[in-house]
Amino acid sequence: MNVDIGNALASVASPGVSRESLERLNDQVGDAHERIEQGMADAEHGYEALNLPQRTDPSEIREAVEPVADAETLLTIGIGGSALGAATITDALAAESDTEAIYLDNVDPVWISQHLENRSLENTAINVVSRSGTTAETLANFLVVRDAFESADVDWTERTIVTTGESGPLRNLSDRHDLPSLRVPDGVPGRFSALSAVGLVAAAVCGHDLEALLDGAAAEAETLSGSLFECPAYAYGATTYALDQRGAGINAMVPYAESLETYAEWFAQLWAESLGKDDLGQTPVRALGVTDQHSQLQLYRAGPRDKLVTFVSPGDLADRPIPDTGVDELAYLSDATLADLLEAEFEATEASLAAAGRPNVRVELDGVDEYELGGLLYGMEAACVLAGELYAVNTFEQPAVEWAKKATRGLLGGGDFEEADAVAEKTELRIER
Ligand SMILES: O=P(O)(O)OC[C@H]1O[C@](O)(CO)[C@@H](O)[C@@H]1O
Repeated sequence: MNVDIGNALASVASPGVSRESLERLNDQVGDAHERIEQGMADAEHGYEALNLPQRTDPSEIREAVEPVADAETLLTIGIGGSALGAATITDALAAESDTEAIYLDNVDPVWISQHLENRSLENTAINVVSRSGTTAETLANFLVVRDAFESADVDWTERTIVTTGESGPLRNLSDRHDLPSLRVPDGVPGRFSALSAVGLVAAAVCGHDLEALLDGAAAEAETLSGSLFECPAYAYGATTYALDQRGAGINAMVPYAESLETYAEWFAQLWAESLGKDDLGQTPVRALGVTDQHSQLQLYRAGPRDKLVTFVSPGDLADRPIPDTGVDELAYLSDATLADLLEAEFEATEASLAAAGRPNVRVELDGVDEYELGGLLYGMEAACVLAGELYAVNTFEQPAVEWAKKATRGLLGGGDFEEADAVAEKTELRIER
């Protein structure tokens, strides 16, 4: 990925960061890079994620999915990093696959039932993914899906792949039924695991080029250096940090390709769960171009000066002409293609924010293919790790999510948790219809 931070400079935007400030910050970037390099060398928890291009074995993944390589539909059961990385990849590349990739990462019963009814389960594969193997949503959905297979007299053990940690309920299930299984790599938090089996099993079942994904990531890894002016990932991480320090506490991620909408959702977890600690962290907003020009752009251009907008320009897309209208007033459309219109809208919106002095950064891809996608995923992970070093937070843990999990278990009778007691003590001020 390439990054253009020109529209984030103080000469363009407010808040903005001066070139001099970036030069001063670059000393901290150099120190952070040394820390990151050491963490990678020592395979330390979290930093190990940046070793995945070398650690992940695509042939092992392809071998595991062989029994279900013919699947017409792939049901991935997981949540958070155990679903979003895989979904980012298969949604981005969906046009290249005949397999329908569905992600069951919520426990909305209506939605789950919709995905299970009127479907030929004989041609459906189950990809259940959980590092801990204890995540309530994933286990509940797996039990519901398994029951649907049994009710349809389809042998789920012939259609299921498990990706989990070394131990836990899912590992036990996999061992008990001798299911094809892969390990969630040690030291890699879920939101950083897209370039491991966690993200690549679904890609393999959908027939995507795992080597190209990993090659793109490896090429991005090669750019990591001690200077933000030589490393796109660090330029992005340092600029977002500097802008947050200057009041841009919100980062709207706006990819200009429908196929990258899920990527923005993946980015939101990566950024929020890694940096949202100690009352710090920049709020990611999932958005989409061109669509949100007709939805959120008004706020981005004329609302509070508390936002950075990150554009992802996809580069060349398979194009489609706009038919001639015969109407003079619309001739400008007929002389263009849809890609021309999308590109013009992106450039116009980018310039619109700059003209209003609103900071924005451009991330550029050379198309949306496996190689570019691998580079984008790796680049944003490296940007996040660098930002975490600059914030001096614990990038790789997420303790704040545990309270609600305990409250949930207590509410369902899964143990005595004071968190569940606190639910009953809610302060109410009800205004009823
Ligand atoms: O892979 P697991 O253990 O099911 O966890 C799923 C997700 O839940 C979280 O632990 C947060 O609750 C995320 O960090 C993780 O990606």
